[in-house]
Parts: sequence; structure tokens; C-alpha cells
Amino acid sequence: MSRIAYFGPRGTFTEQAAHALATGQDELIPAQTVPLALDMLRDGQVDAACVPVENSVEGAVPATMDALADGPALVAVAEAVLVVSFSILTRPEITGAGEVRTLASHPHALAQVRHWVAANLPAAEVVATTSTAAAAAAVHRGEFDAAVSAPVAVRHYPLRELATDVADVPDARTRFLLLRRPGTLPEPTGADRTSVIATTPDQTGALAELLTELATRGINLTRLEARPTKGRLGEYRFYLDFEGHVAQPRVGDALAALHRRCTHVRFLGSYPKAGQPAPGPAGAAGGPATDLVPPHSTLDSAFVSAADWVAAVRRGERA
Ligand SMILES: O=C(O)C(=O)C[C@]1(C(=O)O)C=C[C@@H](O)C=C1
Repeated sequence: MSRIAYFGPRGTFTEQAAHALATGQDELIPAQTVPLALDMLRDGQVDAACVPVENSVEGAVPATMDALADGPALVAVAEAVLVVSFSILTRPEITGAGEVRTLASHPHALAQVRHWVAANLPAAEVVATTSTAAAAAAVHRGEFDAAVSAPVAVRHYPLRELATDVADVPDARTRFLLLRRPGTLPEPTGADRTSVIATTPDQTGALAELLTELATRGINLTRLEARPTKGRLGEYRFYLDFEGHVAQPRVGDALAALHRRCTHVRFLGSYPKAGQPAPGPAGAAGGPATDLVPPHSTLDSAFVSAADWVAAVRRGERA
């Protein structure tokens, strides 16, 4: 059994993702913010933490990116992707859209319903809260008239559904990570993702050269984000996600090259891509992966046989 902290309170999308990544015996513990969930993991109060990392409409979740870069390192062991659409929850006494004067939610959620709100609640003052579920709780306490919430929030807070399935962009998705303290890595599955944070030196072409290290090894980059180091203006950390597992020779080789080229590299984990029938202590979202490749592809074999050839040349056995 694992104790899993998640970005809460109860009724967030992250709680749903944590359920998807947990086994039946795991205990889920809400934390009020992403940094608090990760600190509970760093302090040893919990065994794992589940946090949102990126959304297909609004992009990266900055609180998660910063909290992963600062403090002791944590590694992702699994990911889940949820389809995201929202419910507009109001206090029961509010009977129509015209009575909604204040509307609260997480900034990422508000950004995903901006057009709907402009068309349907034009008079509402929009207020940011720490999460979608915190907004629902605040509506329940009478602090706001309505919340943009995950559909499950209505099970936790006795509110009225003014509208359901609200989303400016249909089929929007959010990706979540399950993190642990550094330890044994998940086994490679053949459809894995590796995440790192790399700080490049302030030199011409530094980022281009870093990306070339991946490209020349046939490694597909799936995400590239930049966040300021918060030190000097213009100094950035790059968050890279790419396909493959550190156990694969060419991925390990690319990581070694990043380590040589960067002023700092933090390994954030090699874990099965969502959709994998993943094993492991905390499980993962099920369903078949569409891009499953054998763990040791032709490219990997080429890297292994090239290394064997160099070793034989060094021994004077080959030329
Ligand atoms: O507030 C929540 O319910 C969350 O789980 C956070 C979060 C996010 O930060 O992206 C997750 C999914 C939605 O995109 C909106 C909010």
C-alpha cells in the first residue's frame, strides 16, 4: 500500500488522475497546492505524489515546473492523461445565469472556458482560486456565486449544476505525473517517456546543440518548455520530454551528452507513456498504447553493436 499525496482538495481533476494511477489499496491524501504535495513526498510523509504537468489548451502548469526544479530531486514513475471538460456549479439558491455575479476557479480552468464565460456569464467577475475544487468549496461556503469545476466535484460539494460539459476546445486533455523519491526506476516497456530539466551555458547555439544530441540518436522530443531560473534575466531552464527510457543505450548516451553540454541536468524520470498497461507499485492508466515499439528497437541494436565494435577496436581485435 502506498500513501499518495495529490493536488487537492477532494474533487480536483488531479484526484481523478491519482485514482487512475493508484491501486485499490493506496491511500490518497489531498494537499492544498502542488508544492505542498511535493514537499509531503520530500519529507517522507507520503510515498508518492500526483500533480498536473501540462494541458493541451493552456500549456504547462508553472507551479509544477518550478516545484520540480527546486528542492531535492523527485522522479516520475508513471503518467496519466485525462480528458478535461468542466461543470459550472452554483449555490442551490441561484436559479439562472443572470444571477451569477462572481465566478471562481483555477487559472488553467478559467483559461479553458474563457469564450463560454464571455457568451454565457458576461457580467460575472472572474476570480482565481488554488484549484477547481477549492473554488467549489468556496461557492459552498457562500464566498462566490459559481465555480468552474471538474464534473466529479458535485459529488463532494452539494451544489447545483448550472451547465455541464463546458469547454472552449473539445477533447482538451491534461497530463499528470506520479512522482516518487529517487529509487528503483520503472522497467522499460518499449513505449516510455524520459523527462529532464537542463540548464544550458549562455553560448551561441547551446540549445540547438542540445537538441541535436537527441536528433542524432533518433530520439523524438515530445515537449520543450522554458522557465526562468529566477536568477539573472535571460537565464532559462529547459524542460525536455522525449521518447525512450534511460535503460536504452542511445537514450543513456544522449543523457550523458546533455550532462557534458549543460551547466546542470536534473533527471525527472523514465516512465511508461499513458495508455500503457504499466506494471509497478502504483499502477498506471490502462488501455493499449498506439505507438508501442519493441524495448530494443533496430536503433538500439545499432548503438549496441557500434559500442561493441569500438570496444573490439580498442582491444586491437578489429579495424
Ligand atoms: O484544479 C484542478 O482540478 C486541477 O487538477 C488542476 C488543473 C491544472 O492545473 O491544469 C488540472 C486540470 C485542468 O486543466 C484544470 C486545472
